[in-house]
Amino acid sequence: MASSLFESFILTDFGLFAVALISAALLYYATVRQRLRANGGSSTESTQLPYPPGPSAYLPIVGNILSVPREAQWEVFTKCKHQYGDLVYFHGLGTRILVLNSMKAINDLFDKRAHIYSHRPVFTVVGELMGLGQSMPLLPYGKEWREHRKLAHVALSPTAVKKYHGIQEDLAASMMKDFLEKPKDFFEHVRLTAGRIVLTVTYGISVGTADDEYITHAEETMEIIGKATVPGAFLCDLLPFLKYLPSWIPFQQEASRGKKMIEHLVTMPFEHVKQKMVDGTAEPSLTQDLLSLEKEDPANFEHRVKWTTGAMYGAGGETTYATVLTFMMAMALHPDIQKRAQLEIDSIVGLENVPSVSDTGRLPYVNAVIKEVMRWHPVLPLSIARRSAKDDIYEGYSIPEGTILIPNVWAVALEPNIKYPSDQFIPDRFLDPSQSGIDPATWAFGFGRRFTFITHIYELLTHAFYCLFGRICPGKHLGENSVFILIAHILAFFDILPPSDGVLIPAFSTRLVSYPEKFECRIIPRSEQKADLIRQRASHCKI
Ligand code: HEM
Repeated sequence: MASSLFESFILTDFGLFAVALISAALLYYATVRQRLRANGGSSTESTQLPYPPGPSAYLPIVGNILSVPREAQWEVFTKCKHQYGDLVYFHGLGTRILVLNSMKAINDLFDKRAHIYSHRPVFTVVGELMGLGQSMPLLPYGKEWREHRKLAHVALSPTAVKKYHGIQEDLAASMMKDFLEKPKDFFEHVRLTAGRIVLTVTYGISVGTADDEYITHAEETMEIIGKATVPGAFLCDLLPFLKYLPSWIPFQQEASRGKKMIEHLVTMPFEHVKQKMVDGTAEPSLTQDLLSLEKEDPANFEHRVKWTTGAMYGAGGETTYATVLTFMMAMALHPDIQKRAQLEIDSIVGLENVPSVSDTGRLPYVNAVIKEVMRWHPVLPLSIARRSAKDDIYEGYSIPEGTILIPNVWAVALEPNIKYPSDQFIPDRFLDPSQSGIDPATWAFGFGRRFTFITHIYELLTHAFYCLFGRICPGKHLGENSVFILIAHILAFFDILPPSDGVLIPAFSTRLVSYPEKFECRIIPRSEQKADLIRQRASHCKI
């Protein structure tokens, strides 16, 4: 089982932990006294109700918070579902965490009560000390966040993303050529291509290899962010006053390194575009489009553009390549399913043709395979956590203000199913109308479409509205198109086979974005004609 907060604190930070514990005790009693005073000595309606169930709390101040695992949390939370149900509550050291283990609970809170549940948790280390709190994914729900969403919408609305189809198709063709020439390096090719799509769209920057500084720096930074945005990753997130500890303490050094990395990630490509604009040589890009707008407060606006584009750059690459690599692993394990998807492409797109983004609606089985990939191993198994803005009551339980809510989409994806066992890879489940409840389109890109009845009507009329008011992934359309075109190309041109000398055992990373650990597979062109078609198509790439 994954190491728990308890193990890691006791083993690595005992001194710090003891100081923290005493401080937490003082903090706890101060908070309780304050709350009782605020309520005139009695409790309010919501505080009279019980908190949702969860593992037993053996220690008075620490509660059960230390039983929250640090890695692969989704597996432990899903086991808790069997014991405690759809709501599982952890508390202690001033922190409250509520895990939502069903689609109903997630929709009831994140969609129907979006005005309460659209904030992000306060991450003292990654948000405040590393500076990521200025970026859209961590900004609190409010005016500044809405301004960032508006800017992102310029590039990412369903209409806007159509202009990137050509870039995505060129980069997919170029990835096919890389597969042909160096099939063993497929991991790097997929990483590079996902990064190239986002870099080109956001900054008009064209990179050639996976070793390029833009790609490697983004990946190293995302690794730090991925570790640090797991609730409870740092003791300092539970006890924010620890942020005042001296700079030689290990977590402070980690935070300082993270801050430099994040600043560099958002500044390096942004400054590149600005310089190119001065020289008159900038390639078309979102950054250039936004910087060309006239604004009353240029310095503030520039800062906002820098962090919005930086958020796209950071969030857009990893999720896309995680999905494509998961697909490749699934295909190596399921040759019959692969064959059926290939035959659909051959018969509808044609053996002599190269798939395009506009083929999406014509390939139902390929789409079912993609949905099954997203369900079989969700790349964001716990989506991205939220925070409650005020005290609330749900299903007879009290949810106090400031509770961190974790939507366990892993539990939703693996909901037991008699007709199509959920631990098996069966795309047909998505061609069966009776199974529509588990469609990843409803959870893989996040939540928050429905705000109130009125906004729901608006939302049907205008996509922009829900993009601005819901926290759902703004890159959904770009991401879906990238995933589709890369997967359709792989199916059209290659057979993915298990390694000839061993068994392929699926293993995935256990951080925020979860993707296959390095694995081996054989990537073989489906025919000599197909290989020629790739070379020919790749020679026409404009990027
Ligand atoms: C397969 C691809 C992708 C998946 C599965 C995915 C999934 C998600 C999820 C689950 C969230 C959290 C939403 C919530 O809190 O309800 C999110 C947020 C976000 N995504 Fe994506 N995403 C993908 C691609 C992209 C792309 C291509 C971009 C940008 C170019 C992007 C940019 C963002 C940003 C900026 C946020 C934060 C939004 C906010 O907090 O307001 N994503 N994504």
